Amino acid sequence: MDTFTAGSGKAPLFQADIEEAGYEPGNPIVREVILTVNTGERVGLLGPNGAGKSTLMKGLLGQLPHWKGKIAWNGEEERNSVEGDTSARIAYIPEHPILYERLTLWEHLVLVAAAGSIPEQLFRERADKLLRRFRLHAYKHEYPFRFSKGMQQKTMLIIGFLLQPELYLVDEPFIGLDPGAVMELLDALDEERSRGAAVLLTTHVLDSAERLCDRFVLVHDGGVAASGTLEDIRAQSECGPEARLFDCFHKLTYYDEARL
Ligand SMILES: Nc1ncnc2c1ncn2[C@@H]1O[C@H](COP(=O)(O)OP(=O)(O)OP(=O)(O)O)[C@@H](O)[C@H]1O
Repeated sequence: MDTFTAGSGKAPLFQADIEEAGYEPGNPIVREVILTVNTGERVGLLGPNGAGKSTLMKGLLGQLPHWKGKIAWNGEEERNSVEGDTSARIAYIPEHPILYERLTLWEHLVLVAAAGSIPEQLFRERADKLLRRFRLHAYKHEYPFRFSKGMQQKTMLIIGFLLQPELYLVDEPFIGLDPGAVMELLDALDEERSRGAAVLLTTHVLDSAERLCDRFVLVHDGGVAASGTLEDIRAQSECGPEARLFDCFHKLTYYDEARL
C-alpha cells in the first residue's frame, strides 16, 4: 500500500485510507491510496487526466456510490463508511461552480452561514472582508448564476473561506481566475495556514503547485505513483536534484508509456 506520512510522530490532522473507491462495486477507479494532511500543510494531489483525483475528492466528501476505507481526524477514526460527519470539517471548492439560479450572491452566503452555524456578527465581518478581497462587493445583490466563469469561481472561494474549516479540498483553483484573484487566493490560504487549516488541492498548473505545496501525492492509474516533498519526488523519479516538478511528473506518468 502506498503511504504518505509526515514522520513527525504526531497524528496527522486528516488521514484517509482508501481501500477502493469508484462509481460501482467491482469496478474500482482508485485502489490502495493513503492520503495524509497535517495541520497547516498544503498537499498537492496531482496526476494526469483520468488518474482518479476528482474521484478521490468525491470519496473524501462521501459523494461516491462505492467507497471502502477509513477516515481519521487527529488519529481518531471518524467513520467506516461515507456516512460520517467528515464533510462538516471540510470546505470543498469545486472546479465547476455549483450555484443556485434563484439566489443572489449575498443569499448564497447567508445560506452557507446558516448551514455552518456561523454567528451573525462574525458572518458579516468575514463576508464583507471576503467580498472585498475577491472584488465582488459591488455584486453582492446580483445573481452568481449570471456571473462570468471567473466571478463564479470567486463566489465558490468566498463560500469556502467563509466556513473556515479544518481542511480545504480545492479542485483546480488556478485555471479561470485572473492573476489578481490568484494572488488573493494565495494570501487567503496563507492566512488560513496560520490558523492551522490545511489544504488538499488538485491542479495541472505544476509551477503553482511547486511554489504553493509542501508535499505532493502523484496519482496514476488510480494508485499512488510517488509521494512526499519535492526532494522525495525528485528521488523517486530519478530526475536529479534540480529537477522541476513538471519534469518529475512527466517522467513518472508519461515517459515510460510513451516509449512502449
Ligand atoms: N461519474 C462517473 N461515472 C463513472 N466513471 C467516472 C465518473 N467520473 C469519472 N469517472 C471515471 O473515473 C476515472 C477517473 O476520473 P477522474 O475524474 O477522477 O480523473 P481526474 O484525475 O480528476 O482527471 P482530470 O485531470 O481529467 O480532471 C476516469 O476513467 C473516468 O472516466
